Amino acid sequence: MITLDNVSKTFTLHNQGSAVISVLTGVSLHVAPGECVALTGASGAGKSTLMRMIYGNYRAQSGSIRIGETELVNAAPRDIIRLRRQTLGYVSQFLRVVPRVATRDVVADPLLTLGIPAAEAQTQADTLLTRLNIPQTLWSLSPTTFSGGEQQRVNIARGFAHPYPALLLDEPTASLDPTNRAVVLDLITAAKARGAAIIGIFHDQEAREQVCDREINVSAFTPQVAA
Ligand SMILES: Nc1ncnc2c1ncn2[C@@H]1O[C@H](COP(=O)(O)OP(=O)(O)OP(=O)(O)O)[C@@H](O)[C@H]1O
Repeated sequence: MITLDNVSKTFTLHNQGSAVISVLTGVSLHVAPGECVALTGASGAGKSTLMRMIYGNYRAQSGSIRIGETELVNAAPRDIIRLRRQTLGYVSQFLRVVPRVATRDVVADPLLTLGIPAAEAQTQADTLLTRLNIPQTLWSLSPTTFSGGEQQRVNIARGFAHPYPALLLDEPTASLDPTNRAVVLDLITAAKARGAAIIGIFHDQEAREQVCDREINVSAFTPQVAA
């Protein structure tokens, strides 16, 4: 479902004399439907950079990134938008939302964009918000003032509202108490059971061991180590 072949990434630092730094080289990996793979490696190894390339936020210098039928390297913006709507979900560590939009609508939004009827989208949003223990009194409020853990749970509800065939998870349990952490691990397990291919960064080692089938150490693709 997710296949990378010989992917490399450099950054050009325009504010520092156009210095070019090579961050990743020769990244090849495959994640099958129903599989959850953890990206590991030291701080600065390139885990977030790799996730951002797979989501299409950063463009790879070379190689191939395939998500289902879509080739992401050099894809047109509209193809990346379509991929994100239908196929590739992303739960980032921090919630970024348009101010003043109600929590319930933040969660239902990806479903509405897909053309799912409003009532059905709201029901699904309510189910996830309930499951993730967001008090009903907060549903009509914007999540911008919520606590870190509440924001993270809203983000998770949004990311799991649609059954994406592929999912990227950046520290999905980072700010959570044990009860909500267990809910998130159950959601990940259920997503795997329905066939989602998942790549995640989990500093929470127990969580990683519980839901991930294998680990890929990104340090193997950092140029200094690979050379
Ligand atoms: N936008 C950018 N411009 C320039 N350099 C960048 C950019 N993003 C990341 N880097 C560099 O790429 C390298 C990898 O960073 P990245 O954030 O991917 O590491 P990481 O493995 O996710 O680290 P951590 O575990 O600390 O979050 C670092 O040396 C970082 O400075």
